[in-house]
Amino acid sequence: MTEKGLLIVLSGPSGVGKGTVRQAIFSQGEQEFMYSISATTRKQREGEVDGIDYFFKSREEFERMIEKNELLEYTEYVGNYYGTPIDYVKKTLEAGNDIFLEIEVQGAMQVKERMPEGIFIFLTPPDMMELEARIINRGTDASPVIRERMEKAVEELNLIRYYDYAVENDTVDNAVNKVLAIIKSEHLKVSRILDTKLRTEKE
Ligand SMILES: Nc1ncnc2c1ncn2[C@@H]1O[C@H](COP(=O)(O)OP(=O)(O)OP(=O)(O)O)[C@@H](O)[C@H]1O
Ligand SMILES: Nc1nc2c(ncn2[C@@H]2O[C@H](COP(=O)(O)O)[C@@H](O)[C@H]2O)c(=O)[nH]1
Repeated sequence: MTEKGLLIVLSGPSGVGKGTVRQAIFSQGEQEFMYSISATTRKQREGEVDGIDYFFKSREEFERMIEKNELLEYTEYVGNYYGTPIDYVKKTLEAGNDIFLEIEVQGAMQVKERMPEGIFIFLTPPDMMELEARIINRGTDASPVIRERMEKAVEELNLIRYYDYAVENDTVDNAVNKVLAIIKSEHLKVSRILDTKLRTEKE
């Protein structure tokens, strides 16, 4: 029997650096985990590629995915839908590979309800001023959207207690190393449980 892969959920407020940390992890190329590409109704930003950064959908298409239960979780975030296609997650885990989700907090809480065996990591900013500075400096959002994202961030930080781990994104290197160390230690836990199970079955 193939050992199931790990479901890793990286979450946290907008602008904290989830995408940056995720890209740094994947660009190292050593990891064997897969990335779950989300569907969204948000407008494609310059440089974003359909099917790589997101599956860009119309509202009608997205609502059809909801009706057909094609999403593991979804949410409406600052006026747009975002959601995780369930099929790819299930198939990846069943094939014994790890899957990495980078999603906002409400969606992460839905995943926790459905798949509590996942590893839930909350990325925190050094402080709120730095969070705002990161969103502003990214240059992708107009002032009202930045305000909305900051208001949401305050609510989202209250949900940190539901996570298995909190990782501060002070520098990208530090955050990447901590996330990788968590994943490694979770793998060791699974191996230890399997070893014990095999030993008990033999006895
Ligand atoms: N450790 C860091 N130190 C300084 N700047 C950072 C750090 N991590 C990320 N940034 C910068 O902060 C901005 C926001 O990062 P990023 O887009 O990765 O955040 P995010 O959490 O994925 O945002 P969203 O949830 O809105 O997609 C980017 O300009 C990025 O370069
Ligand atoms: N609940 C979900 N949240 C998601 C998903 N994919 C991305 N996101 C999060 O949405 C916000 C905004 O993203 P942006 O690309 O417009 O900046 C951010 O926090 C993403 O992490 C998803 O499938 N489900």
